[in-house]
Amino acid sequence: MFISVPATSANLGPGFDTLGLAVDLRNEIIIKPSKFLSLSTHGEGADNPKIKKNSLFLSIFNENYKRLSGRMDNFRFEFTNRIPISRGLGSSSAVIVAALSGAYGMAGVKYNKREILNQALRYEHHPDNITPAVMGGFNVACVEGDRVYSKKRRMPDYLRAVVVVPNRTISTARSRTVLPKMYRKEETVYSLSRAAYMTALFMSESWDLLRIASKDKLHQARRMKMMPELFDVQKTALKHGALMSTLSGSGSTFFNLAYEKDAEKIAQSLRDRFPQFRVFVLALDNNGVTTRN
Ligand SMILES: Nc1ncnc2c1ncn2[C@@H]1O[C@H](COP(=O)(O)OP(=O)(O)OP(=O)(O)O)[C@@H](O)[C@H]1O
Ligand SMILES: N[C@@H](CCO)C(=O)O
Repeated sequence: MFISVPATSANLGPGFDTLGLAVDLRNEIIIKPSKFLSLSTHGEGADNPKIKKNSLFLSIFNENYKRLSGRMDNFRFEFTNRIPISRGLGSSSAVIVAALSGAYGMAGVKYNKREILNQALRYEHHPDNITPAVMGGFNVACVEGDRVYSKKRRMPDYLRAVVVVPNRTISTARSRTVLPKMYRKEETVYSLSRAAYMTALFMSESWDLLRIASKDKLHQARRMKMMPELFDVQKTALKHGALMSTLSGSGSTFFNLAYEKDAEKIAQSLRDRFPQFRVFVLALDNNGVTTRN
């Protein structure tokens, strides 16, 4: 079985734990029946013993394969990782969604994306990465009980993501601890109103107003202080024509949305100014996770 799952950028500024979209940077996994458990890993994290063991994938795969098939079998797993790890591009969501998709496929259970998404919520409790990882496109998502309720909008092919991937990681768990437990009404309204406005802009393809809509007062600046160069990354991207420039998920990556015609110029200005960071120009993804036997 072959599984392909995209990277995702969550929050998009004010849409904390709610908004996210998928980009065309994919992890691929091949799963084959085998006499013994065996794993191979290429790409991101291949030199990291913890990632090579991939206990996150294996524990979710095994738990769900057993639940669905009633059996414990051995497999060979071949991982090709392209999503940078712990950089805010949804690497953990990609592992969760791939492991669930693999378990359903290998157990021979009919594949239903809504069910994969609801199962993924058991492993990642905010829906803004898992939803686009499953569905592709731009997504608004909320959680009620143990279910994700979400709406997807396909992204047009004339837009690009210019992503800036710093050389240092920020773990989501740590990046959530720097946020306050309580927020003032003014900062809550500031972000709430922009998240709603931004959703309307995405739904109506009104890209030129995103600069205002993508500002945030809930999490972004508080987290960027952990890596102050990010303020300059944002300034540089906006100066060179990005439609919006936001911390991707919990960081450290910065996500910039741009018209295709401007994307390379923005990327080059970022490469020139931040030679220590990786800069990718990526298409947006509308497919989400895909599988084939
Ligand atoms: N390809 C992978 N193989 C094995 N484990 C992985 C892989 N990708 C991610 N992980 C696991 O997920 C953890 C990173 O999750 P974390 O939520 O901190 O980052 P992220 O998902 O990249 O960022 P964000 O949620 O902000 O987008 C890693 O420490 C590792 O345990
Ligand atoms: N909404 C999440 C995304 C990262 O997983 C956060 O900002 O912590």
